[in-house]
Amino acid sequence: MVQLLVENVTLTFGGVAALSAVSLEVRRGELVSVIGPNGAGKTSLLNVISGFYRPQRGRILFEGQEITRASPHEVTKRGIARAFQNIELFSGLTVLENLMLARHTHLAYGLLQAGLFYGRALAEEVANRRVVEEVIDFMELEPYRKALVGNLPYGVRKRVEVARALSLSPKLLLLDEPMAGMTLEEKEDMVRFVLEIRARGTTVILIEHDLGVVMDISDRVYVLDFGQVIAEGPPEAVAQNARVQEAYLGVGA
Ligand SMILES: Nc1ncnc2c1ncn2[C@@H]1O[C@H](COP(=O)(O)OP(=O)(O)OP(=O)(O)O)[C@@H](O)[C@H]1O
Repeated sequence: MVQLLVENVTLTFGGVAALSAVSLEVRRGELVSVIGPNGAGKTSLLNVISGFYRPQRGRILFEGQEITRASPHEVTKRGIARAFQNIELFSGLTVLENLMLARHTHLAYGLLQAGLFYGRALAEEVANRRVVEEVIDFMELEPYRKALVGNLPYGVRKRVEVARALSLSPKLLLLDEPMAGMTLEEKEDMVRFVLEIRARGTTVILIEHDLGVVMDISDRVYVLDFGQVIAEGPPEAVAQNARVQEAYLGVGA
């Protein structure tokens, strides 16, 4: 079943087209990577899916419902979460506090409701805590639960950023270069986490510059160049594609 449908999306900034009639289909449970040279439009694509930018043309459907003009908050509530390229965490808070805060901000009851149904809000809080502890366990972050995020090494902060997105219990997880700047060992760990996330049934859209990783783990790959999809398919087919080789290596015409 198609879970996310991006149809003919165009996004321009003062005459510059970051995305030109981009279409993309992602089925439930797939791991789809988006690759392309710098400035190709990869982050812009995540921005329109997650509601940060509104495209001038085209539409976006998630599980059959239109989200083209939904706010980032609404998109999160529908079940799409994003881990940012530039880590979006509060450095003065602990790992646990960051994850709890993310869940509260996006999913918790309103104050009025909490006041009226105190028992229900309390039960919700216990459930929130359980989800967050499970994510900490899953991402192997127990040693850092109570550590201030600002004191953690970069590779661990990247992992906490993914954990923050996961604590929203998404159906679709958007990962913007989760391995950028990591050591080889940290990268291997992150690859393992991404594969486990997919194995648990969460759909993943991955933006990644490391082509070796992309070709190894993706079900399908989309290639963007100058805001257009120039190729799409299984990794082996995309790697053989002449336009892709040209865009990446400058070979061909
Ligand atoms: N907020 C913005 N205002 C103006 N132009 C923008 C904005 N966001 C993106 N662009 C432009 O849109 C194009 C695509 O940028 P985008 O960041 O989506 O590319 P990218 O493929 O993610 O690149 P990178 O790999 O370097 O992160 C670029 O030409 C960029 O300058």
